[in-house]
Amino acid sequence: MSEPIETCLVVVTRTLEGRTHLLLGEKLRGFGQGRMVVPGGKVDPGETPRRAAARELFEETSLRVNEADLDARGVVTFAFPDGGGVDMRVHVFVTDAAEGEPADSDELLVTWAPVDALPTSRMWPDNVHWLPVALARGFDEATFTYAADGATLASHTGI
Ligand SMILES: Nc1[nH]c(=O)nc2c1ncn2[C@H]1C[C@H](O)[C@@H](COP(=O)(O)OP(=O)(O)OP(=O)(O)O)O1
Repeated sequence: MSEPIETCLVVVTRTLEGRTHLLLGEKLRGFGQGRMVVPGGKVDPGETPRRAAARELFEETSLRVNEADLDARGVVTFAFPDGGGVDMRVHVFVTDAAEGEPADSDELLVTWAPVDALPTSRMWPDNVHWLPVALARGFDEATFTYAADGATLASHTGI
């Protein structure tokens, strides 16, 4: 596999009406367009994953977060050995300290989803595996390998 692209994802939690919610967004363009995704994106050259996470969260949702309030919960590799996507190495952060109200951007249509009723059929199939672990305690390194269609999860290790 060629060097994976360094990316980050930010899982923002907030209690709304007594229930824990996650911030998701319908992806409007790029890889995974049409899916409900966790905000995030590519780490720029010279940028730390943590810095990228705070920047991407703001760019995509208008929420602000101090870098120190981002909890690093693990690194996930998404691999597409038979095509259908570009391999990514994703730094996963969780925070309950994002400030402001989320707003739509040209990348995402944002929505709060109850953690116990996530729209899993519209999310990446790997999310049901790593999201609960990231929220509960974190993990070290995990890998999710996709089939040639770029959408069917073929196997996973590390979680
Ligand atoms: N299997 C998967 N599960 C998941 O939860 N997120 C995935 C994923 N595969 C890719 N991603 C995420 C990681 C990253 O946030 C995003 C990459 O999409 P893009 O290539 O459109 O990059 P960006 O949205 O960062 O675009 P730029 O604005 O050019 O950086 O998709």
